[in-house]
Amino acid sequence: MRVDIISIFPDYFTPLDLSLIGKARTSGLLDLVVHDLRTWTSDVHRTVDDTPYGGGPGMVMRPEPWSQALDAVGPGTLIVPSPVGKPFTQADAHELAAAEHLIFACGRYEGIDQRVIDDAAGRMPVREVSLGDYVLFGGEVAVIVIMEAVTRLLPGVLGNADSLTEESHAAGLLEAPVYTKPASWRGRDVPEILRSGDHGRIARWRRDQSLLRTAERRPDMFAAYPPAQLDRADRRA
Ligand SMILES: COC(=O)c1cc2cc(CO)sc2[nH]1
Repeated sequence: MRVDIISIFPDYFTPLDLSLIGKARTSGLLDLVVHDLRTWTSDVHRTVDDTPYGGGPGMVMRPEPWSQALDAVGPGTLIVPSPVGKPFTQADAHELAAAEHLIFACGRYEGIDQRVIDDAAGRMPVREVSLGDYVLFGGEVAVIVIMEAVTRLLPGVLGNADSLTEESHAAGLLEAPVYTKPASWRGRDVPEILRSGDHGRIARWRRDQSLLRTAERRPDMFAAYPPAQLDRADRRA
């Protein structure tokens, strides 16, 4: 997969040299290039922003550097993290993991001139995505989150692909609690069943915990869980 990230703070992305994403880059599974938007400015001050039409606080990112940057690195699937975007979900992560080429545009200030997004939409798929109902300084941190959600789904990136099937949100439910040694810790014991060796009962216990947790913490997810995927034993949980 090829990924281009365009930002006025390219150094924000040094974390993407680390751990499994870093390994994916060195192994060639992920071809990631981070670009400084100011590369595509032509004035001596390398200006990327200007005052907003219609007045109001702050500055807006000018269209010109962005259009030149997107012409240079595109076409691809353009992702613009934004407070006004569509909520990003695990399903979106799976869709993006299937793409050949992702381009991330990191907004700053009060955002990017809308015409950049409208113009790009005429040449490539564009997704404005939100990670949640809160405000950040810009899109960079959201891109790091999306990059993690997407690249961990790429074949070969995660050592144990089984983790992808059991994890929260993968099957539409929250996953069961996890435990490791010691069996007793500060007077708290690991649930006996997990040490029974009875894999059938362990699987049942985990499924029950997953259903209960989802019902308690995420009634929205629980309500959306397809009834056809609940078996008889589930209905007793
Ligand atoms: C100028 O601000 C941005 O470009 C910006 C991008 C994002 C993404 C957020 C979380 O969904 S909040 C936010 N602000």
